[in-house]
Amino acid sequence: MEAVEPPPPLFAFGVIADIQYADAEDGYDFSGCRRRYYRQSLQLLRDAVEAWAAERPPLAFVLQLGDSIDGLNARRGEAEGALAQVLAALERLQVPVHHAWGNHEFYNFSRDRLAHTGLNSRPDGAMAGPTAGDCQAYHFSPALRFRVVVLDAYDLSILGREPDSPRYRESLQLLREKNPNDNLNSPAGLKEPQFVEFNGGFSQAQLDWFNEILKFSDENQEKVVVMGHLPIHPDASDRVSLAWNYEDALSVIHSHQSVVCFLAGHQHDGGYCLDSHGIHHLTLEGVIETPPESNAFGTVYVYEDKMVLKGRGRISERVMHFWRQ
Ligand SMILES: Nc1ccn([C@@H]2O[C@H](COP(=O)(O)OP(=O)(O)OC[C@H](O)CO)[C@@H](O)[C@H]2O)c(=O)n1
Repeated sequence: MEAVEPPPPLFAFGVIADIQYADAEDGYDFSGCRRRYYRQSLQLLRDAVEAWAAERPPLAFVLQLGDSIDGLNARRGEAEGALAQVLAALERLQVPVHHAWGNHEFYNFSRDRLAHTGLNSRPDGAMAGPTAGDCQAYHFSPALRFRVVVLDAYDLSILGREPDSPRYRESLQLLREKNPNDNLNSPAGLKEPQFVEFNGGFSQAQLDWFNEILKFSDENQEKVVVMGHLPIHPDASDRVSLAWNYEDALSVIHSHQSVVCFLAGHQHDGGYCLDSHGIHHLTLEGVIETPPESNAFGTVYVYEDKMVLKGRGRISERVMHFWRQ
């Protein structure tokens, strides 16, 4: 008997997080426990691109979940060069790459500068994000009845905002209310330990815009994948890595039917949960803390009723059924 081929996916896309490339010797995270392979991360990205290029059907796009280059580059005057290397590696694929902006983007560049680099993947015109403020959120539809929303998790933050701007002042006030430590990067003793300087959150304008997009998606029976640098569910992350007002983003998502999955980076050990509303929260393991003999990237195959993650290296295989609608 002839073997029956499984049906092909509707489309497939690549996922990768926290490359944090720098042309520097290995180091360690803040706790001194986890090794960071700064130089090798570029080779792991190149290996990911090579594997993605061989995929059949070809990938429709890639989601890069933020922290593409490490903050070390800023101190060494190497930010532009490091970014050029990362972007050149991704360009070999010749498919759109959608970038979230993370804390390490803001250690290296101002928002103004980022908007003029290849990390600005926001399309011009009608599909773009909130008009108020300077917010890197947008959405696009890769296939009929599917949508991807890119959220800006540093919209409220003191990173990337000019110190004389109202948004900076508002963010600093909130951060100081929640974090009385002298070192605002320290979560020591906090009831809400996500309120640290290296995180951020979502403005009300962005949440209102997000709500409108999801209303449209509900009305059009779309399935929505949301991505941002910071995780928004405590069961898919440690508590320090969450977005400041992650609960606000969760309540927007939970008031609609359309979201099936939230993809994030930032927490380099990765994480996953299926929440009480049937939404998959997937936090990807970071390339930067991945030994050279392994890797940390994935391909997501999208079907009518599920997404199947083919993880490589530290990222596990996972079948994510659509429980909603
Ligand atoms: N207790 C702490 C922890 C960190 N810092 C300082 O905060 C900055 C951010 O830390 P870093 O490890 O560079 O951030 P990553 O985005 O690479 O990793 C995020 C984690 O995975 C999320 O949990 C840095 O300047 C540290 O020095 C601190 O002062 N006190």
